[in-house]
Amino acid sequence: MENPHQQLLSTKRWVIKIGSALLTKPGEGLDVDRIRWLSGEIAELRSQGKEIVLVTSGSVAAGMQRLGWRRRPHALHQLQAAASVGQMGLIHAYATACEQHGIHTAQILLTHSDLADRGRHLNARSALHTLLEMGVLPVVNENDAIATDEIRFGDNDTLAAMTANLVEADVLVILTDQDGLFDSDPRLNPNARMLAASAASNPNLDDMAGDSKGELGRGGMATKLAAARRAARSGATTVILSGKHPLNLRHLAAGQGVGTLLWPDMKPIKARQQWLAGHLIPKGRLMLDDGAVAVIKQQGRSILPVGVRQVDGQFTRGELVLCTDLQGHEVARGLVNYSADEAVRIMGQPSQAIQSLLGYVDEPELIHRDNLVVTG
Ligand SMILES: Nc1ncnc2c1ncn2[C@@H]1O[C@H](COP(=O)(O)OP(=O)(O)O)[C@@H](O)[C@H]1O
Ligand SMILES: N[C@@H](CCC(=O)OP(=O)(O)O)C(=O)O
Repeated sequence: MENPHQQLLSTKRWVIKIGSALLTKPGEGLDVDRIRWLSGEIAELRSQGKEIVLVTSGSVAAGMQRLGWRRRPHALHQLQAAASVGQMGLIHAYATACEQHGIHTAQILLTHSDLADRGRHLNARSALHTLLEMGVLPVVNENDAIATDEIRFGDNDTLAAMTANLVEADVLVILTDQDGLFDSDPRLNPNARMLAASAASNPNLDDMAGDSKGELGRGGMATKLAAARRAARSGATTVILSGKHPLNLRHLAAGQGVGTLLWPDMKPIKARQQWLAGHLIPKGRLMLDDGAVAVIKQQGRSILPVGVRQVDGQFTRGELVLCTDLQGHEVARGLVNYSADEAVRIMGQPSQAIQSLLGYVDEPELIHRDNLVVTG
């Protein structure tokens, strides 16, 4: 691609994520000055006609400061308490800063289970769309006070990507404390070189992102890369950008080559399929033979019992399962028509045999193609 940053000139809807590493100073809580000028930059983008949804971290850090705690707690109940105290300060800082520019803000707190439930997922989506239509700036964070370990997004990169899917954003901007994605962690390697642009699915990026992270952030670059790939499913371009340089956002909007741009190079998947791929916690696993893997990947077919070699986990009809190939690599996810016990009894058998094996037939497919999404 000639100059991939130029494609941002014609984009309209941006989700901007502001990370903990940027908003918090070790031991000092929230960096309110930075919130003030970032809000000014958001106002500038809006005046250029962009629609913005903000995803912001910082509630735990702000709560620690208000409670006089010096170290980030590890216990979940203490994190929940700090987050709920701090969310007040966080939202207040944005509301005050945005009011200066005549912008109304709205707080949206989400948990993984909100997005996993199809009804609540659609409600969150329509609330966000309504706020955008009204010209209000939605300010999203995880609902840390009620999220348990099992259902946490954990890092706000994932939450931001899901928000980009939810509102069908054109662009996801991940603002952090580094200029972009480097070939190794620039904190550890002063000679690290920054990547200007790449296709999001480029497998070489995984080695670059590694697994090291900053002091205050949760995810490091690995979760930012995964977020870019998740955002790409709904066709969004992601830019990992430093939020330390005051003019970076407007330079980006002007098509200048700042940050690392990761463009979507996969076919966008339908909204319901995105929800299937991203928002449910799998309850079990079906191991498929090579023939079944080939027809679901190449022809978009349903999964029949005859192509299943092994069933793991406990699930009931309608729940989500992972489907793997014989080597154990994930190839798809979908909602099953039969429980785990039933699936064990019918696996490897032709669909005509279901009646004699179970005494009834719900459907001839174990997973119908409408409830299946190919992920690998
Ligand atoms: N390849 C890399 N390129 C850039 N930064 C990296 C890389 N690998 C690890 N990092 C680390 O990731 C940190 C940013 O992630 P994180 O601390 O989670 O920030 P945030 O709170 O903004 O999400 C950087 O400060 C840097 O130390
Ligand atoms: N919801 C948490 C943020 C989690 C977090 O730190 O995320 P990130 O900025 O991606 O490292 C908070 O507001 O403190």
